[in-house]
Amino acid sequence: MERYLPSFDLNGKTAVVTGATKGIGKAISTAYAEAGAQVILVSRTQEDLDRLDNELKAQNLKVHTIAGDVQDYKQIIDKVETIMKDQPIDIWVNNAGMNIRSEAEEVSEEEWEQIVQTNMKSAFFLSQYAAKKMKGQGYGKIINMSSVGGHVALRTGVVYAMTKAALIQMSKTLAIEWGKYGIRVNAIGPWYFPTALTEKLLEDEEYVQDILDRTPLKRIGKLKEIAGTAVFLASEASDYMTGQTLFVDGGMTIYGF
Ligand SMILES: NC(=O)C1=CN([C@@H]2O[C@H](COP(=O)(O)OP(=O)(O)OC[C@H]3O[C@@H](n4cnc5c(N)ncnc54)[C@H](O)[C@@H]3O)[C@@H](O)[C@H]2O)C=CC1
Ligand SMILES: C[C@H](O)[C@@H]1OC(=O)[C@H](O)[C@@H]1O
Repeated sequence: MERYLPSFDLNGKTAVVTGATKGIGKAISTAYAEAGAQVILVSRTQEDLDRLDNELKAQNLKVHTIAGDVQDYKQIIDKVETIMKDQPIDIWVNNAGMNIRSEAEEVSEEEWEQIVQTNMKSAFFLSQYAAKKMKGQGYGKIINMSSVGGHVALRTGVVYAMTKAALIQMSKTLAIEWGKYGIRVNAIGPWYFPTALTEKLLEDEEYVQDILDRTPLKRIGKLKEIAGTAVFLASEASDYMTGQTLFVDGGMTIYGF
């Protein structure tokens, strides 16, 4: 009898996750390893990489680590090539991202460059590299970490919002270019999750109340809730989805009035 429950496991798959050792990236890379994938953790800090490497290996999970700044995406690519050589890369998650929250009039050129290079430029060129590998395999999953801020206007910085909107559009455009090679390109748009990026904001009771007032589910997200979406987009369960953005947002982006 035909089974209709698709596989959510990632056994035999290799996944690269950038920004993999903290917050959302740590949740995703850990969930991928728990789902059976060999994970390649990319982050800037060797200490953070070693800590997560030890945690995952203690559970007999399959891990490699790469220290590097995604702004120097060529270095990341060289290091991935050194580890992977001709082995397939099935899943690539452009998660690394940062924000400098300021009024538009205050934005300096240096701040612009840092946000744009980290959040957008790196994601494009790392996707370009991943696709070159995946084209030969006839299969691949590229997942870009956007934000609700790429879809609705937030008070948390225009440059950040521009980069997150760009990831949504990049996912759609790459999806139509690479679909014929079996490469699916999707994005995830989180609302607030408790991480280092949002820690200070979420300590402010008034700010949190503002968040909840705009969130039908009346709470911020739990990291396993975004990991679940990332596992879905990495697994065969989403094989007929491409160019989409899944907003994991407690209903925030649909909340009119
Ligand atoms: N936490 C939240 O509420 C939300 C987060 N996001 C997005 O989710 C992604 C992850 O964010 P969080 O886990 O919250 O942030 P986080 O700051 O807790 O972790 C980000 C990770 O990325 C790494 N990273 C930052 N810049 C890097 C660079 N240039 N090169 C290599 N690694 C770098 C950091 O070392 C860290 O491991 C980001 O793209 C962020 O924009 C989107 C919406 C909401
Ligand atoms: C929801 C946003 O992406 C969120 O807002 C912030 O201030 C942080 O920068 C997060 O990215």
